[in-house]
Amino acid sequence: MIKVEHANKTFSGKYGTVHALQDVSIHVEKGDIYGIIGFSGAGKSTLIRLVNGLETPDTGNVIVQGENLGNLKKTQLRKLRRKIGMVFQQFNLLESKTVYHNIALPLILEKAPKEEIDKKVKEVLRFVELEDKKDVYVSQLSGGQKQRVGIARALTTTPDILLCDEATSALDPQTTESILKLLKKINREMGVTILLITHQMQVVQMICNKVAVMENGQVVEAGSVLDVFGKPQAPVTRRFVQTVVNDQIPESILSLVKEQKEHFRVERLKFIGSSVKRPVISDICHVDGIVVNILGATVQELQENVMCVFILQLIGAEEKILEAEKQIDGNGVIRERVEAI
Ligand SMILES: Nc1ncnc2c1ncn2[C@@H]1O[C@H](COP(=O)(O)OP(=O)(O)OP(=O)(O)O)[C@@H](O)[C@H]1O
Repeated sequence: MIKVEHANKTFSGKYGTVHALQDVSIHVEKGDIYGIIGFSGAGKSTLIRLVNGLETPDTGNVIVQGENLGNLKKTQLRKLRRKIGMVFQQFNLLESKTVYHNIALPLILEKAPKEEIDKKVKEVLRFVELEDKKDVYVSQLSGGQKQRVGIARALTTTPDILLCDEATSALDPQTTESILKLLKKINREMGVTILLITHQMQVVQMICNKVAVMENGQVVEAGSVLDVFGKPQAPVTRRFVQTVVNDQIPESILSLVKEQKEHFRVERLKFIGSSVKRPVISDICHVDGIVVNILGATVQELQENVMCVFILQLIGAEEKILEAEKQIDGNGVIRERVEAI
């Protein structure tokens, strides 16, 4: 659906050259909700601007619905863009116009017949649950309602793809959740593929099935959300995952662990999907000569899956600990030794 292949983009200014994108590749498939996460300046906006043709890469390809944007004439690009809706952090609405007018605008600009406009606007208003606000001025709406209008406007041209640029960053947590649920509904019920950029891992956790992590203009890690949350590789990814999954040992417990005189090892176990059902802890307790101490545990919902993290202290002789590790590994659970204790 969307392929960015080895894209490079530099900006030159009076302060020198900025490599906004360096050999960036992503592949978004039909039906995905694909999140691009990174701190400020990582290159997220530049990447999303390549996808809607607002920027062109210095080298590399951007392919949307089978069309290489670099080969398209202006009219062809305009036609393709009609199938790409855009949602913005600051909504980009006309504050002094009504909700109806704002939503109708893309069709008014296309000179669509009045009846068609009316039918479509009412349909999308119903979908975003703002029918009662049709004649209200945008300036009188809350942030969440404004974003619903922004989303409704993006839906009037019946897009195949929705690009969301920090769509929830200006909203409080409760409103963020309702907007994310709306995006998921658009994905499921309308079959719209969503590519979003964010700096909030909660957004990725709640609605994305895939994620790419960006740092300094590069994609440092990409994959399914379950894999990236389960086995984050890059330090920046671990930092993002830790903002939503607390898998660290609390300080107060750490000091007690350090006082332990017997031989022990601390292990972090992650149960995702079907591995949640395995009786792993009971299995380790059956290893003769091993005492199991639970130092911490958290449960997170990841889409339709659950991810449980347990931090265990295994106390016993080294060969018994190795035996317990074998038991754990045979159960398809992700296991990491917690070093430096
Ligand atoms: N038009 C431009 N001219 C010059 N430099 C630019 C331009 N657009 C982006 N940059 C630079 O490219 C780098 C990546 O910027 P980009 O906006 O893509 O990052 P971002 O991850 O979206 O950050 P933010 O979350 O702050 O928007 C930054 O160093 C930025 O200053």
